[in-house]
Amino acid sequence: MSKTQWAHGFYRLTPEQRRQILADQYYLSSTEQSLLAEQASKLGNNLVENYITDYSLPEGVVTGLVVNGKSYTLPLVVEEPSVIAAANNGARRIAKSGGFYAETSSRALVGQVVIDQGEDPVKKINWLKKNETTFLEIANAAHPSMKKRGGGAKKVRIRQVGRFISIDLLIDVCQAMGANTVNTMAEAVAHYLTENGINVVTAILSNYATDSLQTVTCKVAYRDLATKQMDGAEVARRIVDLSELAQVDPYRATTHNKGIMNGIDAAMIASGNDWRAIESGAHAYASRNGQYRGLSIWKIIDNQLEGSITLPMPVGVIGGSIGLNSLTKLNYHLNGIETAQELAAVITSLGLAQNFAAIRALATTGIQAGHMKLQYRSLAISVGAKQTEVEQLVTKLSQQSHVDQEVAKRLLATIRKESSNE
Ligand SMILES: CC(C)(COP(=O)([O-])OP(=O)([O-])OC[C@H]1O[C@@H](n2cnc3c(N)ncnc32)[C@H](O)[C@@H]1OP(=O)([O-])[O-])[C@@H](O)C(=O)NCCC(=O)NCCSC(=O)C[C@@](C)(O)CC(=O)[O-]
Ligand SMILES: NC(=O)C1=CN([C@@H]2O[C@H](COP(=O)(O)OP(=O)(O)OC[C@H]3O[C@@H](n4cnc5c(N)ncnc54)[C@H](O)[C@@H]3O)[C@@H](O)[C@H]2O)C=CC1
Repeated sequence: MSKTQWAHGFYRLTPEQRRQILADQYYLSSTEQSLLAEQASKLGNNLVENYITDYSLPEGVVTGLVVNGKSYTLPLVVEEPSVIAAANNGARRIAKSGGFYAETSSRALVGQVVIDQGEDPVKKINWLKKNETTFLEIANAAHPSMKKRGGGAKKVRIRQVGRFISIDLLIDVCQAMGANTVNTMAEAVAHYLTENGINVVTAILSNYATDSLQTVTCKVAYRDLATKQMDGAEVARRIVDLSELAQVDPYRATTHNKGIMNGIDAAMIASGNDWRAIESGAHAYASRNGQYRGLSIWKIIDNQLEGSITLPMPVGVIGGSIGLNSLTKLNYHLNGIETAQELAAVITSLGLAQNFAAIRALATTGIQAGHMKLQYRSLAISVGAKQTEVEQLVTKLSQQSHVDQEVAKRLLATIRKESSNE
């Protein structure tokens, strides 16, 4: 069989058959074959296409994340060492000053139906405006259950963009992530427009969720900022410098925002939400004034550090894989979150906690001091340390002034030599 022949119709096979073909084509060892089979789940094959196995990621928790006076234990799924430690660090310090305050936000998704403006855009816009109620009726008829539970398509916004006109359907998707609901509604309106002779370019949800903005603020007392070497006021000043830098330099802003998304993505995965949707919305929002900027702002007000963040947070507690994955369900038991609004408030707060921990580290010891210590386990495993050797190697690495792969290999060899001499 040629390299491409076996791939034809691959999706029609069972996961067992797919694994067998891959094993044959790529000469997988028996250990590799067992790994693929052992990690496989029934659910996976129902969620994605060409399924062969489940790829697992570590899950940890942030404890004592205080939002609007309530303390949360929030599961996080992430592969990077130090992210969960930093989240806990940030949450713990900010909790001492009262925690996060999350505003109650309105929530609507945007379903875009984009048409060609044609030769007479003014006439077309007038016609669209006259038909707004019809569009809402068509959208709601396409997914009636949403209106029944108090949501549904609520408003139409018409925008001229280049040679196109976007008919934005503002849709309240209640407790869901809502992408499929919105797409169903948008396509129904598109169908109606096509039947009326209008050239529809596309009908799809927009991930630029500016109608689902979540704002969170917090205060941190100087005493909770101080390190052994630096007093709290100095740490606060340095954090403000970093915040201002992220407003003027896109190179720094991108990393600043990566620090925020470290926590947000991890919480999104653990809560079964679509992290690509939140990622794309967050970065688009960071560029809203024509320049990419940091999503959070830190200021000194009345001898305290004050932080704030606003970003699109159209998360849901229903829909997608949320109800299907039993670990996701368990995570909702742990976080105790029942509504999409609460989830948006808590995840945004986590983003600010994560950002705070990272920039406090940058303002004081630098990132490597805390971050690298927590990378030592991964480093030990990457140079071949066995489970019984990891702890010993981590201890030795912590005593070094400089650590890299070569150092780790050398120390591992020393450990092995010492144990063979015993
Ligand atoms: C790493 C720490 C937390 C050490 O921080 P530390 O000051 O050595 O920690 P500590 O011993 O003083 O402990 C303070 C609290 O941190 C938490 N904590 C402390 N250690 C752990 C741990 N092992 N596991 C879980 N939680 C931990 C824990 O809550 C603890 O409180 P306690 O429980 O003792 O009352 C700190 O240096 C830190 O927050 N650094 C930031 C690390 C970070 O942001 N990593 C992400 C990767 S870097 C990146 O991706 C983006 C970035 C950073 O470049 C973004 C940017 O530039 O803005
Ligand atoms: N651009 C994007 O972001 C896109 C994302 N997606 C994917 O779409 C999925 C999410 O779509 P959804 O429409 O949320 O999922 P979904 O298709 O499962 O819809 C949610 C369902 O839950 C029902 N429901 C029951 N109780 C509800 C309540 N209290 N509030 C709201 N709905 C309730 C709704 O009627 C609806 O049928 C995710 O898997 C996402 O990755 C799909 C296309 C594009």
